Amino acid sequence: MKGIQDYYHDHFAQCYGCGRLNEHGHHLKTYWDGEHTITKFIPKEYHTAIPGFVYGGMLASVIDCHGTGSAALAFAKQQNIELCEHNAPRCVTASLQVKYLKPTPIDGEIEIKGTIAKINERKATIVAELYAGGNLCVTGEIVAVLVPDNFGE
Ligand SMILES: CCCCCCCCCCCCCC(=O)SCCNC(=O)CCNC(=O)[C@H](O)C(C)(C)COP(=O)(O)OP(=O)(O)OC[C@H]1O[C@@H](n2cnc3c(N)ncnc32)[C@H](O)[C@@H]1OP(=O)(O)O
Repeated sequence: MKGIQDYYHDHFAQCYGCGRLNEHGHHLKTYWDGEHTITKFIPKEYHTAIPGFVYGGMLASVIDCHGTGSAALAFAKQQNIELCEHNAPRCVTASLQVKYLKPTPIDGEIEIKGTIAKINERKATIVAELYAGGNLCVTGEIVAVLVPDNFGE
């Protein structure tokens, strides 16, 4: 399954969280599932907070890139962009809020579900729900802003 991250320009594909070209990163892939967006992630043992549970900063990182990926998908849809080669819209995080509802078990797949709560021409607000073993463990809200092709160059 391809994610929006497969369509980022090389310059935007170096991100530790989701860049396909970062050999040390998580290589997250975010895609549509109906009206929602999905990202899946299997934590490694070394992502431990206390034995058995995932480090909170790691979860924030996954929610962050799920948010920017979801925003890029939403802008592509808004602008009728047919994704091909490396033509995905470029978004950065302006704001990230995370609420840890319960400890997140480390021994299985994590699924993050995104809802596009608000979108205008330049800014999208994404609400994220992170599930482990079917239980809602963390929620997040990400404000992502579209940036020009030459951002950071
Ligand atoms: C170094 C970064 C590298 C990125 C690599 C990408 C990799 C690939 C992707 C993976 C990424 C992975 C994730 C990462 O790691 S991304 C890396 C972490 N993020 C950053 O470094 C971003 C740094 N900030 C900026 O560059 C600028 O401040 C941005 C571009 C965000 C906006 O500044 P700019 O002057 O250009 O725009 P504007 O001021 O006209 O604002 C525009 C709209 O946004 C609203 N707004 C602004 N700030 C906030 C805020 N804090 N909360 C809520 N809203 C905020 C503002 O009200 C306005 O709304 P509206 O009036 O339209 O309603």
